[in-house]
Parts: sequence; C-alpha cells; structure tokens
Amino acid sequence: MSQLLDTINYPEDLRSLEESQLPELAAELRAFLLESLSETGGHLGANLGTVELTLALHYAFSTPRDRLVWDVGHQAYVHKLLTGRRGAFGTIRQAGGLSGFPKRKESPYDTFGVGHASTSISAALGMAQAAAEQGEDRAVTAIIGDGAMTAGMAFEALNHAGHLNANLLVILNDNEMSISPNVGALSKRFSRLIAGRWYNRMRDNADRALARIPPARDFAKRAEEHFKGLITPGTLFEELGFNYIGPVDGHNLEELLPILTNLRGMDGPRLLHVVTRKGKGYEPAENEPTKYHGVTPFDPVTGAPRKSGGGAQAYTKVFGDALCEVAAADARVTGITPAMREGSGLVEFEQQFPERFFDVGIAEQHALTFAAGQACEGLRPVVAIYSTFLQRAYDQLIHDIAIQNLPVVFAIDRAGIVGPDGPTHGGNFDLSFLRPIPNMTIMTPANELDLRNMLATGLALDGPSALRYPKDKAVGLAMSGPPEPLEVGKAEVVREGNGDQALLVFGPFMGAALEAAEATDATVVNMRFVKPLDTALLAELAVSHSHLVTVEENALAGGAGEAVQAFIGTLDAEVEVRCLGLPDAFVPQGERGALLTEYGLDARGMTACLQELAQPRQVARECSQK
Ligand SMILES: Cc1ncc(C[n+]2csc(CCOP(=O)(O)OP(=O)(O)O)c2C)c(N)n1
Ligand SMILES: CC(=O)[C@@H](O)[C@H](O)COP(=O)(O)O
Ligand SMILES: [Mg+2]
Repeated sequence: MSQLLDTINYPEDLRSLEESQLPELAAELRAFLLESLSETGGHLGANLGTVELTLALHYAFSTPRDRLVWDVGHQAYVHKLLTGRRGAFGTIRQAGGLSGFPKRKESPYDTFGVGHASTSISAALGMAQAAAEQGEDRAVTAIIGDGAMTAGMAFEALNHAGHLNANLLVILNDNEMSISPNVGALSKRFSRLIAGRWYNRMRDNADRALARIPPARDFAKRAEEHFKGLITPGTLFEELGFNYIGPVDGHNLEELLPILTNLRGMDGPRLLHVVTRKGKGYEPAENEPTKYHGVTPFDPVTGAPRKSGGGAQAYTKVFGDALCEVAAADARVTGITPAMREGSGLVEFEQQFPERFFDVGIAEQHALTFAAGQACEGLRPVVAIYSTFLQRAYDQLIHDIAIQNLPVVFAIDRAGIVGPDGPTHGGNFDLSFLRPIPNMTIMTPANELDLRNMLATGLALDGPSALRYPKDKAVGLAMSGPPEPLEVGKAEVVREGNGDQALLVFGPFMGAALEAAEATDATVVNMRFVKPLDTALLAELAVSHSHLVTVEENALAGGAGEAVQAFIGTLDAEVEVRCLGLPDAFVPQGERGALLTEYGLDARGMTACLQELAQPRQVARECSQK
C-alpha cells in the first residue's frame, strides 16, 4: 500500500505535503521502485540512491518551469514517478513503453533527452543562458554523478559556466561509484573528504554559504576555500568560478530541503556536493552496487535474477576470455575501457593482468588517444568499447589513430540493436562511420570462433582495426586452440547454392541465413570483412548469381551492403544487389529478437526477401524497405 504515493501524481501534489511527510513518501517510493523493477528490470541502484534528492528538488523548485537536467538519466525514475508517469511505470524500457531515460517527447518535465553521460552541465548552461537572454526568471539545475563528472565534457561546461557567471546550479551526486568503482584523482579526493574529519567542517561551511555570504566577505572566504582546497575538491570548483557548497547528506531531507530552497534564491554558478549511497535501502544493492546498477527481473527478497542465463556464452564473454588468452601470449597487449569494465567483459582481464588494464573513467576521447600513445611506443592496445560510446571519440579515431596508422584494436560491443536502452544506446552506425576512414580494417564475426580469430587478426595488423558484435549470445561452437589470425579480406563460402541468389552475411546471422537459403537453394557467404571486402569473391558471385542479398545489423546508409553495392557498380555485371539492415530511423527500445524480426533480420525475413527476388522482376520490391 502506497498511501502517500497514491495521492501524488505531479509535483504540485508533492508540494502540498508537509515537509515532515516526505520521509514516509521516500520509503514508499523505494518500495514501489523495488517492486516494479523486480518485475521489469532497469537501473535500480542509482534510483534507490536519488529518492530523497529527487523529492527535495521537486519540492523546492517550481518544476517544470524551473528546469532539472539529469545527467545520463538512468537515475531519473523517481522523477518519472513524481511527474505523471507512475501508472505507466510498469512499461519502462519495453516496446512502446516509458523510456528508461528522460525524453522530451515523453513529458514537459523531461527538459533534455539523455542516455549518454556528462552532457547535463552543457545543456543546463545553454538553458540558463537562454533564460537570461529571454529575461525569464527560472532556475536551471544540472544533476550529475561523480562518474559522469570524470568526463572532459563536464569540465568544459564548468569552465564556460564560470566564464559566463551563469545562473546555474550544478548538483554533484557523489556515491563514489560509476558502474564499477569510480576512478581518478578527483574521485579519490571526494572519498577522502567524505570519510575524513573535514566533512563536518565543510558542512559548517555549507551553512555559512547558505547565509548568503556578502561580497565584502568574499575575499576572505576565497582565501579560506583555497586552504581547504589543499585537501578538498572545493578549490577546483571555486577556481572555475563556482560557489562550492558541501558535502551534504543526500538522504537527509531536513538538511537538503533548506539548502535547495536557499540555493534557488542565489545567483551565479553554484555547485552543491551531495553524498548519496547507490542502492540505498536495499541491502543486496548497497552491498554490491555494480551488480545492481542495471538489473534484469529479480526476486526482491533474495535479489537473485529470475532467469539464469543458460545456453551459449555471450559475445562479450567470448571476447573477454579471448583477450586474456592473447594477452597471456603477448605482453604488449593492454585492455582499455572507458568505464565499462563489466559490460565490455574485462573483469577477468583486470584480475589476470592488473598492470595492463586501464579503466579511464567516462572518457571515451581520452581512451582512444591514450591507446594511440601506447601504440606509438610499441604496445598493442585493445579498446573495448560500446558502439554507441565510440561515437564520442570520432575525431580521436581519425586524427590520433587512423592518420598515424597506429595498431589499435577496437572491440566494439553492443553493435546493432541493444534492446531496452533504446535509441540513445543503439549501435547502428559504427560500420557507417568506420568505413570511410582510411587504414581501418573492419570485421564482423559470424560466431565465437570468428570473434576470437578476428581479435588475433587485429593484433597482427600494423594499423587500426575493429571487430564488432552484438549484445547477444554467441552460437555455442566448441572452441579449441588459441585464436589465430585470419587472412585479411577473405570471405568464406559456407553453402554453395544453385547460382541464382547469394546471401552475403556480415555478422552473426549464419544460422538464420542457412535456414533461409534452403527455400531457394541460395549460396551463403560469411563475408567476415567489411573492409577490405573480398572483392575477388564478389566479382565471381556477380557473374555466377542473379541476386546478391547483403545482411547486416547496421544502418543501411553507409553500411556493408552499400560497400558491396558500390563495388558491384564498378563491374559490368547483370547482378542485382539487395540490402537487409536497419532503416533510416532510430531503432526504438524493445526486445532485441522482436526488433530483428521487425527489420527482416531473421530467417523469416531473409526467406521472404529471397522468395520475393525469385519472382519475376516486375513484382519484386525493395525487400530492405519492409
Ligand atoms: C558517454 C557514456 N559513457 C558510458 C556510459 C555508461 N554509463 C552509464 S551510467 C554510468 C555510470 C555513471 O556514474 P555516475 O554518474 O556516478 O552515476 P551513478 O550511477 O553512480 O548514479 C556509465 C559509465 C554512458 N551512459 N555514457
Ligand atoms: C545507462 C547506461 O548507459 C548503462 O547503464 C547501460 O544501460 C548499460 O547497458 P548494458 O546493460 O547493455 O551494459
Ligand atoms: Mg556515481
């Protein structure tokens, strides 16, 4: 029973409560989150940690007129519950349901669409500047975690905000965790500060700051802050032009509410350092915050997942194990992750090779240039990165790695459809943005053996390379012997057909392709390399077949199919090329298998395409435009 929560649909309902009722509401919100997310899965830990902070923000500020900008947005579930979306909460992250992140189309309270980290201060600064320009008196607040604060972009925005003397509040939600333990000097400094004797002293300072220190005292205050800065992060923010206040206990509403109310009335750049606990109130999540960062449906009593993952290993795990094998054989191999140790399969690697493992924080750009530096000195860095996050580092990829032809291997996970995270995390574009880059070798494993061998192939090359694989299970093939380099640019004919049609498969679709090939006795090729293409084989197939159908889990625009089309266009051949892949639209959230079916990337879709092509020409239609 949620007696209070049932009466709260919008923040104005919340604001009609007595402050003394808020702790009870916080308890109800936690119980609601736990019950609901145990059914649907989602980002549990961060949301349990921001219950009081979110309540206090909506209580103290006049949202949506006052703008709240959440960083990443994985911690904004309570915000959704308080802003008219409690009834739909059971649909979160499912097809057609609520997004797992703030989304402008979903609610006027969602001021900025997010999913990727470290954008909040820039966006909030833009909004604050617009408010100033428009003569609007509205508060703008960015809420950013200590993990997201490790990104350069956050500091670029702080630097600019100080320069503009913008009317902006930044709340640093510090739980000492990214997905895994946070990294870096700033994070360590936060921890020392919170744990140490300076904590109480700083709280006194917060009280004084809230008494609105008059300008005459500003100089003295700054001198004191500088002294504090010898051991606190306060000076850093102060030097950037922010009035630093904190740290304050982010679970103590009595402390938070007056501070936020006062901060609402203050001008200039302000940074409130709030300390919270990830997973607060749910013991399993408090004890193992990494495990409970993002969860699948689980039993709330024990915390155990409802479904245990049987069957073949995930590609992520295959990669992680293969990296350990190649690193054991080659001391030059390093493993780099921008804050995605678990998701990218590097846990084992860190355990086995701690001195060769680098979690650089949420700093994709730095990850790439750091790898470039290592490569210059003879190391063989492997950057394990999600397709969507590699987008952040495009210039580093071109300028720092490809132009210098440095041997950096990209193990690109979450390539293609990601499922519940939706469009912000979709890995639909990597083939398109990698293909035009000179010197790149691009590989698409069809199964776990390919993946292992492609890692070895990348490491044997003298230039940059990428292998990309989805958030999915591999095929379940037996793996024996060490990963071995493949012949670069060489495809494999897996099934010889009758010569009419050929399926050219880029990626893990071999099972579906072989099934589809039965219907029309089509040839099936594991293309393996998007760049360089096996042009010799393509030239043969173009002569011996009437239709070539490419299959890839990437945007059709700029993808592997287009590469094949472009090459075939240079030949004097009668063959027709059709492309199956992702459309010119952002792939919505939903179940991965269902989305693959929707886009024709399963046996049924491929069969339908082949059968359609087998019809007389006039009735054939674009099978890629289902
Ligand atoms: C650019 C980018 N890189 C990586 C991620 C993956 N990611 C999502 S949340 C998260 C941890 C964020 O830590 P923090 O900001 O401290 O938030 P917390 O989960 O601790 O509340 C990471 C690494 C991302 N969303 N965006
Ligand atoms: C919010 C965020 O960016 C991550 O937590 C992401 O949701 C992880 O995705 P995976 O679950 O695919 O690792
Ligand atoms: Mg954190």
